[in-house]
Amino acid sequence: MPPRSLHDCPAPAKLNLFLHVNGRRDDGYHLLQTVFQLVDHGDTLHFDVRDDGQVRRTTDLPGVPAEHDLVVRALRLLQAEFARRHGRPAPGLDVAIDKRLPMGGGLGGGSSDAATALMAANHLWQAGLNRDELMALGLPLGADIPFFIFGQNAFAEGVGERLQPVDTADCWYVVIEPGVAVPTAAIFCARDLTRDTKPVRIADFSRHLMSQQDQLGFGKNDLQAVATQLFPPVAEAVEWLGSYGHARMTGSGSCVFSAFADEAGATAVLAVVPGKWVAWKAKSLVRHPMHGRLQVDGVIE
Ligand SMILES: C[C@](O)(CO)[C@H](O)COP(=O)(O)OP(=O)(O)OC[C@H]1O[C@@H](n2ccc(N)nc2=O)[C@H](O)[C@@H]1O
Ligand SMILES: Nc1ncnc2c1ncn2[C@@H]1O[C@H](COP(=O)(O)OP(=O)(O)OP(=O)(O)O)[C@@H](O)[C@H]1O
Repeated sequence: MPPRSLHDCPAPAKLNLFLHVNGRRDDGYHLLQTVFQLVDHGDTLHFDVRDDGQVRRTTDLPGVPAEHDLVVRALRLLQAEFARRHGRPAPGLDVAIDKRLPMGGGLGGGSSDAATALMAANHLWQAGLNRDELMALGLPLGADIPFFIFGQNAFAEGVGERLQPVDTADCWYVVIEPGVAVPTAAIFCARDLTRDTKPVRIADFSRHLMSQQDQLGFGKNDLQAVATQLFPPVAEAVEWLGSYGHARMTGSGSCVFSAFADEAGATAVLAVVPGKWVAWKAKSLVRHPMHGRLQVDGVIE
């Protein structure tokens, strides 16, 4: 018998170590190359099976009605797939979300919540999707969802759905939240966005990392110039953190981060971050913690 509850399930943040925009598809979506890095700071979700088939979010998330929540929408998609496969209605679920990640922060919070929910519900309901099927189910809801289900640091191409595992440095990060929510679509729509960065190869990133031991020395974030122009607090955070080493924006912003070889280096910089900003340190992860929890090995049970 599967369990009826899964509590304290992590939904970690991601950082984009670099993010290149290489072109635009006919449907307006942009072709990207990026390295996704998982870190040990994020939201926490709690799940309890319901027998009446309802999916309910039991915690409030200001500005996001339950019906719009990526978690609820992802679970509804999984319910439909369950019914198609098993010929009977899916069970329901109560979901509580302890939100720590800022919205519009470029940390993938909403996508990570949805990915954790899909992995948990697939297990609790015994829906029977494998990892690739779960990734495909999540993609239409958010470009980062497949990565979180993939569950290991990855070089991503396409709109973020073509993933290859990549080794990254074991290190610590300081992340600054500049206090603004950046709408992803507004950055991609900007007239000034450069969309023609020359494609790189995964080997170029790996070779750089081995020779320089420098997480942020490779590439750039093509969305950063537009985001800093539109949102001055992002520019200010890049400038401040940049005086301690490479500082870069993650995703479409607003958060800005820097890498440190050890915890002491991160702690020292964190201690002097101006009080007007929320800031934290986090350690690099090699795997998504839900994978260990569900004993996922290529296939999610
Ligand atoms: C930029 C990244 O943070 C990199 O990790 C993600 O690709 C963004 O993922 P996300 O926030 O889940 O964004 P989505 O909800 O998929 O897309 C929001 C909007 O951004 C634009 N968008 C997004 C991803 C992409 N590859 N090209 C785009 O042009 C589209 O206008 C889309 O309607
Ligand atoms: N569970 C959720 N948590 C956060 N945001 C959600 C959730 N469900 C829906 N959303 C919506 O998704 C938007 C993007 O939130 P998210 O936290 O994923 O931003 P982000 O970190 O900028 O993502 P990305 O790095 O993918 O650009 C929010 O502004 C909110 O309207």
